[in-house]
Amino acid sequence: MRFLKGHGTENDFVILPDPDGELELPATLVAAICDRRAGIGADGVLRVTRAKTSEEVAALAGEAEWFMDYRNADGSVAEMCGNGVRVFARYLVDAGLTAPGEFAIATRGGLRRVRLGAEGDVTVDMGRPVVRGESLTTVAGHDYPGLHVDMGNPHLACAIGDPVAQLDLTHQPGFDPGVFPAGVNIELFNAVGPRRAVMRVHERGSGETRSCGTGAVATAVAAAHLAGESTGEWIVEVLGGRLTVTLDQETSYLSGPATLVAAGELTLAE
Ligand SMILES: N[C@@H](CCC[C@H](N)C(=O)O)C(=O)O
Repeated sequence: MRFLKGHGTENDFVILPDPDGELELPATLVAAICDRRAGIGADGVLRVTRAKTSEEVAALAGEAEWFMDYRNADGSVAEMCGNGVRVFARYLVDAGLTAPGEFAIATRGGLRRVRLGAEGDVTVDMGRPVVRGESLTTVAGHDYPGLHVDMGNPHLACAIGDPVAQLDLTHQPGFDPGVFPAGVNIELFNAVGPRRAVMRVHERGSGETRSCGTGAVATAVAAAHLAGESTGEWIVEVLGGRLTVTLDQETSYLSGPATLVAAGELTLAE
């Protein structure tokens, strides 16, 4: 099986080209591929398949040729991945499957329009973030309140007073399963200046990662909420680099680097 490896601000993915939708991808195989010692190692898998081959998104096939079938490192399925869709777009263009410019990609969270050149940053229209209320997370015995933001996938974005650099995110932070029955991605951030935040994230299905695109947008929404704003450009610094989030009344945009770093043949047995 052919694979590529790529990342967006060090949120890293194994890319599996499967244009005709022939690949069986059980959770155990995804987890084995993502294993950082016994596998290739990644925060998730991006299966690249034509939208018309997948019942889940066939209805979007008129508008998008390609479907990003995203899986977390533990093999679970997620609706959306903001860094993943940027890396996916970079792959489509580099592989000559799509021309640079603007085009749509089908995801379980709906259509996402991306914009990119032959090189340079990739921008994605992430849709309108939906604020669903407030909730709490618990990290190392400390409770932090935050905003429940729906980006197609669930987020709890918490502004905290303690420096995020000192947090221990090696364990699953506590959350309210009544609010998040399917689990949640948890962002903790420090607002460090006008429209600037430093964020760490514990992702559902992958643990702590060095970046999360949907999480960066959720963080910008929560930081804007605190500042009494709802539009504008926010810089979100993550362990793996820097993302730019633009909020407007109708939608949100995420911009940043997306890089392919390797390609090869996968011989991993389940
Ligand atoms: N890293 C991603 C989000 C991936 C999915 C997430 N772990 C979930 O289960 O919802 C991003 O860049 O948005």
